[in-house]
Amino acid sequence: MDYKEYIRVIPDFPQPGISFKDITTLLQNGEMYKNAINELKKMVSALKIDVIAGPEARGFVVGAPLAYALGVGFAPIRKSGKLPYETIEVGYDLEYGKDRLAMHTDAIQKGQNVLIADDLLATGGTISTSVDLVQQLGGNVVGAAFLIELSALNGRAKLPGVEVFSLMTYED
Ligand SMILES: O=P(O)(O)OC[C@H]1O[C@H](OP(=O)(O)OP(=O)(O)O)[C@H](O)[C@@H]1O
Ligand SMILES: Nc1ncnc2[nH]cnc12
Repeated sequence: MDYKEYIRVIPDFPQPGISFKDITTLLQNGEMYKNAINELKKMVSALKIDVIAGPEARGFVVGAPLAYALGVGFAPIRKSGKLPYETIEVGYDLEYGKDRLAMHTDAIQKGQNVLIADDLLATGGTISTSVDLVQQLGGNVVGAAFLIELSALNGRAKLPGVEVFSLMTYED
């Protein structure tokens, strides 16, 4: 299936030089959204997964349905100041900015196998920060799954030892 047909590419958003991969055009097609999640489910089928962790906001629209499809829990990774209970936080750089991510201290139980899921892997800043948070909580990161990987930004280099799964790859 050519999932790329359902991705809208917007040049120079949110700033000049960024080729933005808009997944909303995939999400609005129920059949293709379902196919994409089921395909990711197949890609990670060899892994033993106890829980999926996904960073807001777009990580939720991939991670939560994947968790539902696998019958495992979902642990939200949120931007600083959004989670109501006790948290741990880590700062990071994005392809277009800076931010801080947080998790509840009880979101992952020590020794749980965690798959991290997001819509897109660019520089890897978001996901390496997510890996850091999960590991700080005692989780064992068994893989990272994405709809899209921007290969030229080499986000994989920031994820040593983490098995990376992506449905689509773009050069830029
Ligand atoms: O690999 P990286 O360089 O870290 O970039 C990828 C991240 O950037 C986007 O999120 P963004 O922070 O824009 O937030 P959003 O999901 O709330 O739109 C995207 O959803 C990934 O999480
Ligand atoms: N090029 C891009 N398109 C969509 N989301 C992104 N997040 C980081 N880089 C991105």
